[in-house]
Amino acid sequence: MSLLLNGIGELVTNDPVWGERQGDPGDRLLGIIRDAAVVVSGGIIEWVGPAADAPAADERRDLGGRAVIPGFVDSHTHLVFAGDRSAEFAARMTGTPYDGGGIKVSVAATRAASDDELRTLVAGRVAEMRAQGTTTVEIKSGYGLTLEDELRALRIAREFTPHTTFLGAHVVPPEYADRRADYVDLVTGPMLDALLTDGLEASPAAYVDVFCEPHSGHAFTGEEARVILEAGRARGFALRVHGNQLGHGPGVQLACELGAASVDHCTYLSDADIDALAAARGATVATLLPGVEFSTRSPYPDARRLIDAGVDVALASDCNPGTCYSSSIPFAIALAVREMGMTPAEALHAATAVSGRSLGLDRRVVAGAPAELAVIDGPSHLHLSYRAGVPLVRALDVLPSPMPGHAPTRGMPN
Ligand SMILES: N=CN[C@@H](CCC(=O)O)C(=O)O
Ligand SMILES: [Zn+2]
Repeated sequence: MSLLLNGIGELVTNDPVWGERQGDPGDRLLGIIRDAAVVVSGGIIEWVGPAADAPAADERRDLGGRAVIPGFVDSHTHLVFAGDRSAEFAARMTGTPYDGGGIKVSVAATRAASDDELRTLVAGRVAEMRAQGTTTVEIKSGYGLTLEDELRALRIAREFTPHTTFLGAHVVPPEYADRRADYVDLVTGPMLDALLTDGLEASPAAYVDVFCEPHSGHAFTGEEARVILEAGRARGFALRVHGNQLGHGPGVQLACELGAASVDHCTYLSDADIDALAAARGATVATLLPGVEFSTRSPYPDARRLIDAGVDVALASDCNPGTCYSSSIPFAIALAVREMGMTPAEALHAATAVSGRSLGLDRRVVAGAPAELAVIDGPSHLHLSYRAGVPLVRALDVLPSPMPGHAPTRGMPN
């Protein structure tokens, strides 16, 4: 059964083939087709182009001039957690700085939750994301911090997405506070081994991540982070890094040196960090998480400077109970445009094409690609930041099976 999506006022394809025909730089970057149509069959895009050239299909759906975009790729989230830290947020708004110490509160609540409680919490968060246009999500562990609790978090995350990340090195848990080296040994030995019980292909984790932050007594130093990342890489895992969130530090350069798929936060960057990121273009993406700066009252990173230096810049939500309990990519886009010097086109590209690339995904709207699309209740992608805070965008249900927004216990398709 094929479906013709017609009446698309503006289609963002992220495809340079369409982009070459455009005069406007934003339209060129996004590969925009105006008055477009898409044919979808069995959850796969069959045809993309101007509506006037569209082939016949079994069914038609008229989108009434609305804009269609690739579904957002949220490449940095911590959705597997229980408990509430809203009081910590309130304290930050009146001046208490964030240092990662509150993570232990979420660890205690998460350890105490049952599998079903965690599963229900993740399902609700995934549904919330889909209702805001996110169709692909990465999910990290990191609120278990025992071998069993980390594995449990990853297995639950896997019910929703294949893009799972082991963050056993989130912070040193309280029971290891005065023997940090033992915890690093646990992460690099038994925990990584347990991820490989049935081999790399069957591992519940696709990536190994570390919170490298010498400014927090809770997270990991550059030396510790190197040991953890090298151990992950030696076992065949791709890497991601939390780096340079609370101050200047070694995280960004370590990530670039080790070929991590992404280094995330990048709030405090030196000239040398920017040089390293620019040299790592095509390998290491800098993922900016402006919801974190918003929720921690931190300075926003200068995305304009990064893009002008040639760095691959992605945007993600970092949905988590501590630094940003927002699952909204439109919110991240609006902040990036208003506060970080990105154009609306760059911000949308960063939250789709570049965040997708950091997960090994091709986020172009082309024939043969999965029909991972979102629709904006407005005529152009500009409305994402122009109408900030208005719930205008949602995932487009053109896939064959029910999606999490409609059946909260199901996972995202990729
Ligand atoms: N910075 C480290 N981890 C999370 C926050 C975790 C928390 O505070 O619960 C982040 O990405 O911001
Ligand atoms: Zn994070």
